Amino acid sequence: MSRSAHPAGPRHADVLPEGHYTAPPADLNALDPRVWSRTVSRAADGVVSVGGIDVKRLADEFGTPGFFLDESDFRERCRAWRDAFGEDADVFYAGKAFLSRAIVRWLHEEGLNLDVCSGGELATALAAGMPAERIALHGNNKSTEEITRAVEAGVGRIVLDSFQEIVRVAHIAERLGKRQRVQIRVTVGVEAHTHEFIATAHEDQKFGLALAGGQAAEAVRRALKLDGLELVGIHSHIGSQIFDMAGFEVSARRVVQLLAEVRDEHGVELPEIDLGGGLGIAYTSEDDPREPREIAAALRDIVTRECAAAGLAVPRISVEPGRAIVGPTAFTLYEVGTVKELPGLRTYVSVDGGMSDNIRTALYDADYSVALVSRTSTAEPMLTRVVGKHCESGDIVVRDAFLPADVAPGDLLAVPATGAYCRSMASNYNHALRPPVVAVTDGEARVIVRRETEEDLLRLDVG
Ligand SMILES: Cc1ncc(COP(=O)(O)O)c(C=O)c1O
Ligand SMILES: N[C@@H](CCCC[NH3+])C(=O)O
Repeated sequence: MSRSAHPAGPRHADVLPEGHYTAPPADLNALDPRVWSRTVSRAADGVVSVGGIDVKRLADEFGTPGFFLDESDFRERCRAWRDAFGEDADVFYAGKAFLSRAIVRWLHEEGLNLDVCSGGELATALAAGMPAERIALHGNNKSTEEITRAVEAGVGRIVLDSFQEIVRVAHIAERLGKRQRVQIRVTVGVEAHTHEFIATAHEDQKFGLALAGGQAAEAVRRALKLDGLELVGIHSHIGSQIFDMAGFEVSARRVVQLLAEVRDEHGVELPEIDLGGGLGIAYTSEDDPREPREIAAALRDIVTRECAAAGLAVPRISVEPGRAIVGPTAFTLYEVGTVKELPGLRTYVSVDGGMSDNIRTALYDADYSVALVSRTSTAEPMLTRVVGKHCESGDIVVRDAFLPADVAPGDLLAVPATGAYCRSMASNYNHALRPPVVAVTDGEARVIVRRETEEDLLRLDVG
């Protein structure tokens, strides 16, 4: 998550407050292709469009706030990941980033597998026709019911996360007369360079079984003894929104070391390793993410090298990108309601959504960009804070953003790179109605998740 404070900027320049901003961009009307999906562009009349449809029309037809998802961009990213990893590896899209039946169908069509982490995600995957053998079930506390449904459906793998779960899954599989393919999730002891709340490979946290101290080796020992389990591999996920490949390399090395120990102790070569997701995307022009082919090459190299050193056959590699596929494909469209200038401080621009459709700024101090998309402006750049309409001063969408100084009620603003962990983490705080997700492609727009209604809220409230 990038930030730096260079007190520069034409407006309030003498008194710019501390913040995450860099100098204002040279051209506020330009759209940096790193943070916008591929089909987003600004037409000669100044209005931005996606998939050939302009945002004014999208706002009129579908309302604001709304998530607008560039379907062809999504599909291209799926293909880029699939092609980068090739036939002898598997890409599991991480459904937690954003899942709907349309997404599942696209994944299926583009040859990706799917990682789910709850009964709800599993139900969505199965309802949309994802073959069960292409689904992996995750979670640090899967319920008996979730495990039973997954085993009954015939999911391709369950990723075991605790000693209790090893026994639980084995019993359920045996009771159902099945042998369930499983991996064991390990923590490799890497300090991933990301926000503390989304780092998952250091030892002091709830996921996985630690390599250090032998818990992971003990889990392998126990899993190999149980008839209901077919232990096929080791899983490691080091965290999320990571740019530095070094953490993945250490993780791959340590997982291969465990495979070698398993071979030495049990005479078994486990055929799979999963290196998780976590690849970062550009939220602002400061971020510089890796391409899937670079990531694939780096992971393949390290695994091949380590296996050669250990005398192991190279296992089948899988990865679980969520954010890197869906994150850049969508933007959130908001309408400006009020603009409040606090002299000598900053200007607050309030939009018609907020922390109920994007909790990431409040939760992780995440940085986003924002652009005026319903028109161009030649006004000077003004440092703003784009905020929502919730009863909370931490209800911030974009902490520090330069917008044209003439930004006004009725303008449409778009926040790019909100495809991951925004709609999926959305809430009804203040009885907000969660926004729709609209897929746009080739001049057509289609609601794939509809906007919630007050009737939806009242239906849940049974009096
Ligand atoms: C086990 C596992 N796999 C994959 C992911 C997807 O991560 P990301 O969306 O950062 O690629 C996560 C979330 O961090 C995860 O916990
Ligand atoms: N939800 C987080 C990442 C956690 C991903 C799941 N392990 C985010 O928005 O960045």
